[in-house]
Amino acid sequence: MCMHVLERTSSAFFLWSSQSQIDLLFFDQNHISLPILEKEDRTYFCTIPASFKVVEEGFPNMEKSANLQFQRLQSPVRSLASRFRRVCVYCGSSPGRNPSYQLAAIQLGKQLVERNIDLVYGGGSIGLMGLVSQVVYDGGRHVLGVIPRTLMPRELTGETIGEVRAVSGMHQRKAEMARHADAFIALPGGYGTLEELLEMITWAQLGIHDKPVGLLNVDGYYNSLLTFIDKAVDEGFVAPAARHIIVSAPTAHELLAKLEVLL
Ligand SMILES: C/C(=C\CNc1ncnc2c1ncn2[C@@H]1O[C@H](COP(=O)(O)O)[C@@H](O)[C@H]1O)CO
Repeated sequence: MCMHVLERTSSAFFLWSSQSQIDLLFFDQNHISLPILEKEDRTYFCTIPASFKVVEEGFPNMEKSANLQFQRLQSPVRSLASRFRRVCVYCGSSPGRNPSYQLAAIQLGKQLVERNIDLVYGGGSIGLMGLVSQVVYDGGRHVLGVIPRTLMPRELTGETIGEVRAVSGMHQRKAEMARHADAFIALPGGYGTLEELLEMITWAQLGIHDKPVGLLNVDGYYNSLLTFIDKAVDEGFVAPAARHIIVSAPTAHELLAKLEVLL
């Protein structure tokens, strides 16, 4: 993944890679995306402001080509104080079709690292679960994967990085994940993610916990769920006060900022 900049236009960087290919990486007018992780034949990108300067570097050893030549990454990781010590992340065991879901998982991982927050999640390395846990682990934070014994075979969920806690079933897993977390965040996902999210909302409504519950509404993925909940309020099935249990935002940065200030 070694590269140096050939040319920059207003919205794109043209990169020369070690494989003698020209790559074009852009996100929008103000941001560039850079590759940070190669996994299962996919390259995952992280998006940073275009104002960060890219530095040129040679390729003395192609074997060790993983280090990225971006100044932003070479500087010490910025650290923000957080009131959360550990956050529980629920997310798809699949990566999803839209690359923005994968980017969001990576960005959430980076936000946790920047804020010195540890991670608890469902264990394994598949889908968005694998992405967020890898980024948090690589960032030097503690990662706790809680995984039912039946899902432990590596061919089912892949390898869990960090600390692995084996539990007897799905109910124990949810309870254990919740016990270790100071807040909950759901990324895009399927039935498993929805079930975990809704259970934490229900527990908050019943006063079983008073921990913040955040919804990372990437590219409006959860718009229809939020509309449905609004309908449930209108129809008298959800109390208006309970509507506010869910805190949603389109980016990890905005979501964590909102969750941090909740009382
Ligand atoms: C058994 C198979 C795949 C393994 N599936 C899961 N592995 C790890 N964690 C899972 C799995 N299924 C549900 N979870 C939990 O729910 C969330 C992901 O579910 P989703 O349906 O993909 O949204 C996640 O937060 C986990 O805690 C092969 O069939």
